[in-house]
Amino acid sequence: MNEAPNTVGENRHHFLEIRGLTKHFQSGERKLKVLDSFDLDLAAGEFLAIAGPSGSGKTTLLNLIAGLDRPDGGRISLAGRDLTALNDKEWDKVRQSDIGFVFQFNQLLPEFTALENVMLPGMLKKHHALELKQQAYDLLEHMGMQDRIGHRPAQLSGGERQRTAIARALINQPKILLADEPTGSLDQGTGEQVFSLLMGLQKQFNISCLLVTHNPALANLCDRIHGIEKRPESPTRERIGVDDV
Ligand SMILES: Nc1ncnc2c1ncn2[C@@H]1O[C@H](COP(=O)(O)OP(=O)(O)OP(=O)(O)O)[C@@H](O)[C@H]1O
Repeated sequence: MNEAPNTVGENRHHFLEIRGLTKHFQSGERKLKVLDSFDLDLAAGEFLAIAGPSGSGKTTLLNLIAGLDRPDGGRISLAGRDLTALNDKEWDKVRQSDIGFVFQFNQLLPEFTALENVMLPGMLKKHHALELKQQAYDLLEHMGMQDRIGHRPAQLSGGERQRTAIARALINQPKILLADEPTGSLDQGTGEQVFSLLMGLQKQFNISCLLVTHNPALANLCDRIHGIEKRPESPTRERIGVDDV
């Protein structure tokens, strides 16, 4: 991987700029406003922790930034480009080349080896096969996984799976890494090891990173913490009483 790839557009803009982001979910008659006029700035190469209570919308936020879900209002721009204006096809391209995602439960494909799992996003982006294999190997080696490249996920420990998932998220040299509780399923020691590998790579490649975590100790190691509040639920007809409406 080349170092410091993120030098586009961040001089005038924040690297990631979110303005007035709004998202609600409808469930029967209930309307749950999860994000309401939410703003966030992230500088190039910055490691930002997103902290907030369960249900405050942290995963929803990452999904909106990754284009896995669409907002009801507001704007998300990455390196000066308005992502909310993209169509599905354009979103697929941005997701493939600019965004890496690490989930709490790694979501590795069980029938593929660690090496193949890491190579997969690069194959979708049509990298040269031999170069891709070497890059995947280098990343896994960096994560201390060189003796495990031929193992399938079921043959790996939880920490090894997460390290593989991080290598997979980085294979396309993304501009931004979105990590949703990447150590949440690991014991404390393994979680700290995985986190420090993640932070080392993030600094080395100067990737901007948004980390969702419930762990205050890990959040404190990030450059900055951005709190997200839980919105009060709007009353339902049942709770108010239908006669009162
Ligand atoms: N597809 C959906 N349909 C309806 N409600 C949803 C949907 N996705 C999320 N929600 C609701 O939106 C709220 C925010 O969910 P989200 O997963 O973003 O929270 P979170 O802050 O990541 O929580 P946690 O820390 O527990 O993972 C929750 O109350 C959740 O039930």
